[in-house]
Amino acid sequence: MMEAKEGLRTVVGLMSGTSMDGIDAALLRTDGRDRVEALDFLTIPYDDGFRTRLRGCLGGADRSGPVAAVERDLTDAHAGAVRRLLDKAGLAAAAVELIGFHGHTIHHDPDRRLTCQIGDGARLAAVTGIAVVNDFRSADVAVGGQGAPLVPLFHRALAHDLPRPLAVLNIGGVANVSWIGPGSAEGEAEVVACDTGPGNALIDDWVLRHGLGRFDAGGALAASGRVDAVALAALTAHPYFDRPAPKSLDRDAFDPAPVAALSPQDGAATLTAFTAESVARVVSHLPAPPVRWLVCGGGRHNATLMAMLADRLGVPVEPADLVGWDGDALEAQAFGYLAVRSRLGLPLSLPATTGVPVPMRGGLFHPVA
Ligand SMILES: Nc1ncnc2c1ncn2[C@@H]1O[C@H](COP(=O)(O)OP(=O)(O)OP(=O)(O)O)[C@@H](O)[C@H]1O
Ligand SMILES: CC(=O)N[C@H]1[C@@H]2OC[C@@H](O2)[C@@H](O)[C@@H]1O[C@H](C)C(=O)O
Repeated sequence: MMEAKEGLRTVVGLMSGTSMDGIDAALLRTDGRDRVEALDFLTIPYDDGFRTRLRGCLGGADRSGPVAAVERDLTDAHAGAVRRLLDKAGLAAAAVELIGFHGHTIHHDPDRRLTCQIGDGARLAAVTGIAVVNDFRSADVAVGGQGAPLVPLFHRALAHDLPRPLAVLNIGGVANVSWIGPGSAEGEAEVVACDTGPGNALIDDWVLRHGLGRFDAGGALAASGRVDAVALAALTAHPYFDRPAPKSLDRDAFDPAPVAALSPQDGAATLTAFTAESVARVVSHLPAPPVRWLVCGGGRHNATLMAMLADRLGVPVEPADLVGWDGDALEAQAFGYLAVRSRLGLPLSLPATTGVPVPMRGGLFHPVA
């Protein structure tokens, strides 16, 4: 284990999110506590062929057979992303201490203590020549936690100078919120977190099914449609929204059947309202209403969604970039930060972020052989 001394470590964080759009790779310096310096970032999109293979892995937790081949190719694609990132930043691999490798979630069922991220940590360490931490969620679900979201402690580290209570909302394929309250006696702010519901995944699937691209660029399709109140009510009747936090979701937890008969425009409008409504529904599960919402993840580029959120939340809802964060890079940065915490033996999750009984460490270390 690394010595628990002060000092910044240069690390890479890698995320392959539920949108299956590609690999996010971030270079940062951090002490794994409250100091974070973002250095560089890039995204390597998956090609359609690989995206189809990855989609074919979703839902199962068996890593053998065709999944093993996808896992190997996914790992090598991550190694390529690290190479490209270091080339862009003009750094040699030897200058990087650690990679935090999230991998790709193919199955998440914390109630059955199951979560599965594919991505071969030992292989990534061997190919890049940099030590790797992966498997961030298993220890959490093994003790009855949700195993997600894990970014909240990173959000807290970034947010220490901002007014509270603050909500940081990530709208990826699934959406999740970190509520950051005022400081406690130990000087650490209270954090409450959960997945709020769908993010972009249902909208993406809808747009793709209608042959209108991979996502609703800018929210234009939704803006040209009308929200169907009956379909929206059916979608929001799901019991998930009444469950208290912490709670988490698998990508395909919601059945979009209520919108099936709608026009492409009205379906997009209704699914976009579903994401906004599910975020609004989380407020009653937070200790106090946030005074501001900072939004990260690809969903912040959807103007229709952002307007629907502002409408429902009644306080400023703004892209996280407005306070100097890179809203596309945060998740990848978070896994670099969590990799350092893993090596320092610091918790990755708390009872109020994932429902673990006590603050939990996690991650699996793969040294360079
Ligand atoms: N210009 C845009 N207009 C509308 N939506 C966009 C735009 N750019 C990206 N998105 C949405 O953002 C999604 C990608 O978001 P992001 O990269 O944050 O997701 P992720 O990291 O895969 O997900 P997760 O947070 O669930 O792990 C795209 O699939 C798309 O739906
Ligand atoms: C099981 C899993 O991979 N969950 C993801 C997913 O994507 C968004 C949301 O659902 C969040 O809970 C989590 O990712 C982020 C990075 C997290 O753990 O904080």
